[in-house]
Amino acid sequence: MQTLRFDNRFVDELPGDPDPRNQRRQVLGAAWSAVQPTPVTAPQLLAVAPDVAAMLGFSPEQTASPEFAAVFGGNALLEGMRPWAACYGGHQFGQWAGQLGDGRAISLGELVTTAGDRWELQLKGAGPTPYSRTADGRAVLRSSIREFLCSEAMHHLGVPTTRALSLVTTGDPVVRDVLYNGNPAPEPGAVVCRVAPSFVRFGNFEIFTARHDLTTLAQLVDFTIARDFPHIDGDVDARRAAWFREVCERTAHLMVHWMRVGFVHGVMNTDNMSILGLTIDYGPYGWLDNFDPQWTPNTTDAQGRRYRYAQQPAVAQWNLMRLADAIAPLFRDVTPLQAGLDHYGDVFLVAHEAMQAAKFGFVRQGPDEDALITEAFALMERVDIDFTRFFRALGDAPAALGDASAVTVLGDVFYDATLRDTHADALTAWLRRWHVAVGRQRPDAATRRTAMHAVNPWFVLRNYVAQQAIDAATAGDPSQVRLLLEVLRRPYDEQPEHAALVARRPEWARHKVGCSMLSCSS
Ligand SMILES: Nc1ncnc2c1ncn2[C@@H]1O[C@H](COP(=O)(O)OP(=O)(O)OP(=O)(O)O)[C@@H](O)[C@H]1O
Ligand SMILES: [Mg+2]
Repeated sequence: MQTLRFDNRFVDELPGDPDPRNQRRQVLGAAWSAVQPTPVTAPQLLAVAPDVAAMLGFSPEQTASPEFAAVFGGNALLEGMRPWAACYGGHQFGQWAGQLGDGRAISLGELVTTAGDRWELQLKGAGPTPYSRTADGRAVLRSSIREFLCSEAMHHLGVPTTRALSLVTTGDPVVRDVLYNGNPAPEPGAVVCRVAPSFVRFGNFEIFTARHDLTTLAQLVDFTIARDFPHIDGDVDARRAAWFREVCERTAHLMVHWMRVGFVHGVMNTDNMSILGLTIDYGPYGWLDNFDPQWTPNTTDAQGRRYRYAQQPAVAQWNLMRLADAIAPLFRDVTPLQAGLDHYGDVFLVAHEAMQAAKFGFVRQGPDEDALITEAFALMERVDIDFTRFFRALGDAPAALGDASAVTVLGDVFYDATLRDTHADALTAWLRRWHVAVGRQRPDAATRRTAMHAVNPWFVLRNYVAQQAIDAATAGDPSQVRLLLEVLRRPYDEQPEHAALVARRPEWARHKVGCSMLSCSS
């Protein structure tokens, strides 16, 4: 693996923690602390994402080698790696939480590929750091499988995200109280290697402002612009303004993607908001099964439902306001910050409308199409209809409906037979109106089907499907994890041989832990 080149700009260009001890503490005046991963007993590669490996320059022989498992389990370093943990804070569930930081994530280095792209490699679960607070620095296998698979699933869905290179089991038990009910138990431990151009979060900026450390704040802002937004130019004020505007814009597009694929992040704290507009931190996330805009997968959020599906775009805006607050001291005049926030709203509204129209097969959207879309979502909610399967079924609707009913055309999308039967006529009436409207815009049914299937995924990583793969892997059989990794690479293609993986959530999974609700215990 000698051919890999590392160029660690984050630690080379930003102030680091002068204290070399790996002890939990407040770290002041520094963007990072040097820290080594803590070795594990028996690192074993459970899965690798072949396209990420290839993108980074690892050959299949290299990823299969014991050295690869050792490096990405935290037991060895490659030449040029210089591990660190980043300092950040954050607003959690609306409250300022002070210093958080990489408590179990350790970045190994910034790899520069032969193509000239820069990718930071970061282990999650690699042992304690100065930011670990009261926790152990580790991650359990179940949450690591979820992070590994979903990172790649999102990428292949076309959703901006951090990616995942590898999943290594450690051979060491990790104790967790899954239900937070006083029953801690040992579970297998694992380490995921995440990959992104940057792991900087809104909270990396907030922490310096909270500490009135405007010098380091300005350094981090200007570093981020120079390294990660190199196309932005102008004088320093113009650059900072354009940068904030772009962060707002990227975040708006991210929210539209989440809404499109039915993804619910579950913990949209400002420390989980990427400055690049990537999905970051796959914790208690979930995917809509039955369309319920009020749904949140996170048990910790069950009361307030702050992070429910429908609320995500508003929460992102609230988080952008916290970022604006954090960088405001660097602006003589805050007009550009307000303009950036307004831009978020404008971009979101336009892109969201276009996204919804595309999901329904419309090319243009007028009042008729608007009404049809609104009515469809209301019906889906009222009738307990599966979000993902509904849109695929609609895409598959025949060129001529004849006298087919909606129940026949939509097929296996219903969670409740009584609701289905009660609303059958309303659904059929809606379907006929939609069919006429869409036929006016796209007379060729085959073209419409292709266009709709390109935005409405066939496969999403439903919680209960991931949970079955987790149960098998925990029992020693990683084959389902590897199968999912294959299937999720073509989420818009129908893969009939894997139809079992796209079935709507079975009844047994409705209230099972890991299948419909998840705790933050990871
Ligand atoms: N087991 C742990 N040991 C040490 N620190 C932890 C642990 N779990 C969470 N933390 C820290 O608690 C904070 C909030 O946790 P959160 O669940 O958002 O993050 P995470 O899942 O660990 O990581 P990330 O955001 O990097 O994906 C983070 O600063 C994180 O580093
Ligand atoms: Mg986090």
